[in-house]
Amino acid sequence: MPTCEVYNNIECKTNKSTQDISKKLPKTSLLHNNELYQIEIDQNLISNNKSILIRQSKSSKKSIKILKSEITNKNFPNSLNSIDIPENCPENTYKSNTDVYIEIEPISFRASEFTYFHKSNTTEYCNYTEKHQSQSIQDDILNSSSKNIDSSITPSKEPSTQKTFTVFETKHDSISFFDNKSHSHNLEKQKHFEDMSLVSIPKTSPDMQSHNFDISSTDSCSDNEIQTRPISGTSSTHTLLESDSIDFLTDVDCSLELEKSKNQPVSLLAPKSNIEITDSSSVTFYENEDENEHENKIESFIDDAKKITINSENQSFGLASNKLKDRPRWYNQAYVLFLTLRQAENYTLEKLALIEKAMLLDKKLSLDLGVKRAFEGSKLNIYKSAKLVLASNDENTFVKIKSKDSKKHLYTLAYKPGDFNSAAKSYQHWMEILINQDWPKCFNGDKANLKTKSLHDDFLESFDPDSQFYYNQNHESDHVEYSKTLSDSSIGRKSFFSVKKISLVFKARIRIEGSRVYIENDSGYKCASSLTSISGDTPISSTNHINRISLNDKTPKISRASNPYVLIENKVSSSSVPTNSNFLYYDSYMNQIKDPLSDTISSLDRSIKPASIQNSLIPALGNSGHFLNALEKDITQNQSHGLIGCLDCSLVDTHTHSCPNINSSGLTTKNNSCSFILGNSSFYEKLPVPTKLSDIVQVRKSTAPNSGDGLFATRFLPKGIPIGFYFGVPMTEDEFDSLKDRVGISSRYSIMYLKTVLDATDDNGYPYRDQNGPIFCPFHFMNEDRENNNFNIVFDEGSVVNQVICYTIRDIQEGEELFVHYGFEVDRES
Ligand SMILES: C[S@@+](CC[C@H](N)C(=O)[O-])C[C@H]1O[C@@H](n2cnc3c(N)ncnc32)[C@H](O)[C@@H]1O
Repeated sequence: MPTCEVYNNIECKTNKSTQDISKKLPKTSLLHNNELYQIEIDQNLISNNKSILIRQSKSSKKSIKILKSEITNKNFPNSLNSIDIPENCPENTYKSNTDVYIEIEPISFRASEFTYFHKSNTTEYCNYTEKHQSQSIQDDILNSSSKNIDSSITPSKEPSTQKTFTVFETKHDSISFFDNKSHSHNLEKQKHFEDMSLVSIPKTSPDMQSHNFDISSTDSCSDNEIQTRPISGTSSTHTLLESDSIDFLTDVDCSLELEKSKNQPVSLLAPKSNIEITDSSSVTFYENEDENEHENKIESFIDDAKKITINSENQSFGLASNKLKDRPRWYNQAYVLFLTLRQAENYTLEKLALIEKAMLLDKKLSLDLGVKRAFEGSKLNIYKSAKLVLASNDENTFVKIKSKDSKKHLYTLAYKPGDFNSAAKSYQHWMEILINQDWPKCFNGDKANLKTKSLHDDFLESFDPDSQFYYNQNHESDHVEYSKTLSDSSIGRKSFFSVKKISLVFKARIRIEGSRVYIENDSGYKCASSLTSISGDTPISSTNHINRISLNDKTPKISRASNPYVLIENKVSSSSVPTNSNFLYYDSYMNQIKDPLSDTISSLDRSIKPASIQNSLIPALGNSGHFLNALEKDITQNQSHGLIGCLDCSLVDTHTHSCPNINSSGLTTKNNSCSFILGNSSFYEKLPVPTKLSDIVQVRKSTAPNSGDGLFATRFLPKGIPIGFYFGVPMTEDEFDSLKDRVGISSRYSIMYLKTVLDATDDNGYPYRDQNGPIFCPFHFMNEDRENNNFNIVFDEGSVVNQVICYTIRDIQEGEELFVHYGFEVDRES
C-alpha cells in the first residue's frame, strides 16, 4: 500500500459507524489519472455489517471514482462492481457480507477504465496486491488495449480455484468481458457503455475448470443487462435485447465469439416479449472468424421475431456486427423513398405502402452495401421520419396526389426518371414559356411577374401530358387531382418568390459617413459604396446621416400605401441620360417585386423630366441578406451603372435624424424625399426582344485556352435574367454510373441537380449539337474561366424538379464569352 494521506475526504460508512478512509489514500499530488490505489477497509468496520456506504464528502472538489475489490466473492451483488462518485453525487450504498477493499482512482474525466477482480481468498488477494504494487498491473490494464488485458492480468501464482476476470471499460465507451484464464474461451463482448449500470456480474462464479464460462444467470437479468452465455455441448445463447443493446451489436465494431459444438444452433434471444427490437437490428453471423470474409456470412434480421436460430455446421463461428461503413453520400431517406417509388407501378404508391416498401428496400440496400440503414429506430420512428421527408419534399421529388374517392394519399414521382422523351418535352415546354412570355419582359426591363417564376398553371402540362405517367392509372386516374400542397413556385428561381417576403421584414439603416454609404441590418453594417454628389454638387458631408428606417412586421401602419420601401430614384442631370432611352432597373431584384413596385411607381413624383425620373425600388433591407449582399456586391464592384436614389423620408425615423441635413449637403429634398447617388449611372438602349436561343448566344471556339468550344453572347444581355435551361435527362447516380459514365464524354457535360444526375448527352455520350434536333442546348458548351476564376452566368435550381436555369449575374455585352462555375465535381465513389 502506498502511504496514505488525506485525500478528498472519502468516507466509508456502515450503518453503525463511519470510517474516514481518506487518510489511507496517498497525497493528492501523488495521484495521477488512471492510477489505482487500494484501501483496505477496516475489518471491524465491516464484519458485522451488511451495508457499507462510500461517499465523497460534499466539500471535495475533485471527481473521483471508487472501485471495489472483493476478497470472498460469491455473494457479491451484481450491480455493485463499481461506483462512480461524481462531484456532489448522492451517497452510494452497497452491501457486502464480506471483506471489502476499495480502490480509489482519481479521474479527470468520466468513465475511464476500471477493473473488477474476483479473488478466492485473502491470501491470494495479498499476492495479487503485491503484484499490483510491483508491476502496476492495473496500470497495464488501464493503458492497454483490450487485446492484451487478459494476458496482463493473469496473476503469476494462480490457485486452481481462482476465478479472475476483468471488466474493462475503454475510453471508447465500450466494455469487454474477458475470461482471462483460458484463451480458448476468450469471451469478449463489447457494449456501448453510457452508464455503468449496464454491467452485470453474476452471482454465480464462472466455472473455469470446465471451460464453461458463464457470467450470467437469467434470473439476475434486468432489462438493460447484457449477458453472454456460451453453453457447451448444446447451444449458445446470447441474450439481449434492448434496442440499445442491439445497436451495440450492429453499430459497433464488435465481435462475440462463441465456442460452439458441432451442428448446434445458436440462438439470439430476447428475454422479454415487450422489449422492442428495433428495425436496425441486423446481425450477421460469420462462420469464419475473419469478419472481413463475407463469403460465409449468415445474415439475419431481428424484426418481430424474438428469437433467431442459426444452424451452422462449422466448428466455430463468430457473432459479429457488420463492419458497417457510413452510407454513401447519395444514400439517404429521401433517396430510398425515391427508389421505392421508382420501382413501383406508374411510380405511384399509397403513402403507407410506400413507407413499408421503403423500409424493406432500405434493409436490402444496407445489407448489399454493408452500410448503415437510412431509416433507423423503431417502426414508429421510421414512419414518422418517412412522413416528414415526404411532407417536406425538399428536393421536389415527390408529388402528392389524392383520389376523390379515397382519402388515402398517393405519392408519385415528379418526373420520369431516365426518360429522354419526357425530359426533352419538359425542356421544350420551359423554353417556350421563357421565350414567349418572359423574354419580352426581361429584355424590356420589365421583369416583374416573369412567367418563369409563376409557371404554376403550367405545371401539370409540363409533365408528360400524353402518358400522364404521374397519374396512377389503377387508381381512378380520372379522379386523381394534385393536392393543394403542390408548390406554387413550380418553375423559376426560388428567390423570385422569396423577394416577396422581404416586404414583411423591415429593419434597416442607411448611414452615410463621409463619402461612404452604409446599409445596415441587424447583423451589422455593410459598406455599400462611395458617394458622389449630384451633378457636381459638393460631396455629402459626414453629417448627412440618412436615418434609421425602423419598420417591422409588427408595425401596424405598414401597408402598401405607406410604402415600406426605400425608394431609389435616379435623379441625374438630363444631360447624362440619353433621351428616349429605356431604363433598365438597376437591380434585378427590384424588378421581381410586382405589386409594391407598381404601387410605388404610381406614387412617385413624376414631375421631373422622363429621362431622369426612371424609378427603381429597393425593398427595405431587413433580413433580406440575399438582397443586401447583392446590393453590396453590385455597388462595390463598381459596375457601369449605379444606384441612384431617392430616400423616401416619410419612412425615416425623424426622431433621430431629419432630412434637412441631407438637403444642406447639396442633396435635394422634395416632397418629403431626398435623393442621393451611389456610384455611376448608366442606361440602356432598348433592344429587340429575342425569340430564339440563337438570337442571344452562339457556340464557337472558346477564348479559354485548350477548352474546345465555348458559348458567346451575340447581343447585350441584361443582368439577372434567365436565358435558358441546362438540359439533361434525370437519372440516379447509379444509373448514370452503369449506363453512361464511361460512354463517350458524357461525364464532361452531365451535371447534378441535387442528388439527380442530369445526363446531357446522347446515347453515344456526346452533346447534342444539331440545332434542328429535338434538343439543342447551347448551355452545354459554356466553359469555366479558370484563369480568372470569373463567371457571368450561374446555374440556379428551378422550382420545378430537375430544372436548372441559366441566369445572367451581370450585364453581358455583345461578344462576351459566357462563363459559369460548374461547381464542385461530384465524387460518386463516396
Ligand atoms: C460542359 S463542357 C463545355 C464545353 C466544351 N468546352 C466543349 O467543347 O464541348 C465542359 C468541359 O469543357 C472543358 N472545359 C471547360 N472549361 C474549361 C477551361 N477553362 N479550360 C479547359 N477546359 C475546359 C472541360 O473538359 C469540361 O469538362
